[in-house]
Amino acid sequence: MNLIQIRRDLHRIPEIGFREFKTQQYLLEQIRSLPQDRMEIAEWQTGIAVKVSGLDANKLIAWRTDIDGLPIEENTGLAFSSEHTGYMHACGHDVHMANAVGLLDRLIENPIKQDVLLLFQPAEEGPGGALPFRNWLKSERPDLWPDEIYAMHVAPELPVGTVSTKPGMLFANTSELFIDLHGKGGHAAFPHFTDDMAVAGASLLMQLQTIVSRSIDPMDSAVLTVGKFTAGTVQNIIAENARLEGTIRTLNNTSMMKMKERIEAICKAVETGYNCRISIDYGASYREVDNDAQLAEHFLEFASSADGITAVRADAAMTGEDFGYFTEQIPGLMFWAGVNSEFGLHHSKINPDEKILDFMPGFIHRYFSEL
Ligand SMILES: CC(=O)N[C@@H](CCC[C@H](N)C(=O)O)C(=O)O
Repeated sequence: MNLIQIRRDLHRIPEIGFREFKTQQYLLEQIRSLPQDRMEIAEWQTGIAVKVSGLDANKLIAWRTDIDGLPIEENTGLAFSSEHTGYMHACGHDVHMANAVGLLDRLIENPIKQDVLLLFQPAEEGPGGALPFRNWLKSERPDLWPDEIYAMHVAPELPVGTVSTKPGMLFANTSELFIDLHGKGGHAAFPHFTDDMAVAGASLLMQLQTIVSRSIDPMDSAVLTVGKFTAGTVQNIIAENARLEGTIRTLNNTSMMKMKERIEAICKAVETGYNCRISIDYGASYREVDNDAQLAEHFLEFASSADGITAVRADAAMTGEDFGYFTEQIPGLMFWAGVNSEFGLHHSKINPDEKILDFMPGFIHRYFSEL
């Protein structure tokens, strides 16, 4: 199989959460092009579950890949750039998918002892596909409930050939954040007849930035990012509406609750101070990715002795991953895999090194062969 071609084909057609229709069709074509005798395919929404029977299985091992792209305009100048204006695989899920197809190909060609379940999961970037996919497996397909689950995430800042993970929490607790402000707008020349939601929103944005520095224990960690701020309609009308869209990241639930408490208190104060109405919606929240300690140690030991692989003990990161909903109920492990890109995750110029596809499926196949 030409995994680089598969990655490039997928890179051209990024689709956001639960709208991965072309992606699902493309993946199904690739999956169905392989010998089917040891394979069972199930579709779930825009996702796919593929079970490959092992030779003498006493457990079911799952490999999960995410399949969605992001709403960002690509700026790499690559010949195989996104054909979907305003959307891009800027988080490496194209690489993740090609890698998973490569793993499937190897499992079919060189069967291993255990049964393997490949999960092609929609909507990792939002609103979250892991939780409903997990719930579907549990209620509708308990025969596909795995004993262990694994996943990787590309790491632009690490060299190709490096894998990195840790026991316990790898990725943070997250909650999306959407705040709408509504107040009196009007003519640009008569601000004294208005309440100006552009000013109220800007003030709110700045005040939210005091939460981490003033309300969270400095020995703890948290992030509040507002990635999108919109207000008004045109340059000479004072805004009637404003909207802040962001995300909150913490290392524990107590800090998450504290952050939300402070957000609500600040919003109340802005309502009074700027004579407006504010509504808060926390959107989707993801559980932290909690790596099983034994699986993590075993993986790091295996990787340290694998040819061409450098194994590094990771620090926890404030990235979010709905893979945490799998590790909540199934012993699991996620690891970073180096792809050496000058531009990072969620950047319009990210360009993962495709060399990872030459060895990663084989590396995971060898690892799974030992389980
Ligand atoms: C790996 C990665 O980049 N994941 C995303 C997950 C986003 C979850 C949700 N939409 C949120 O923003 O809270 C990330 O931004 O870390």
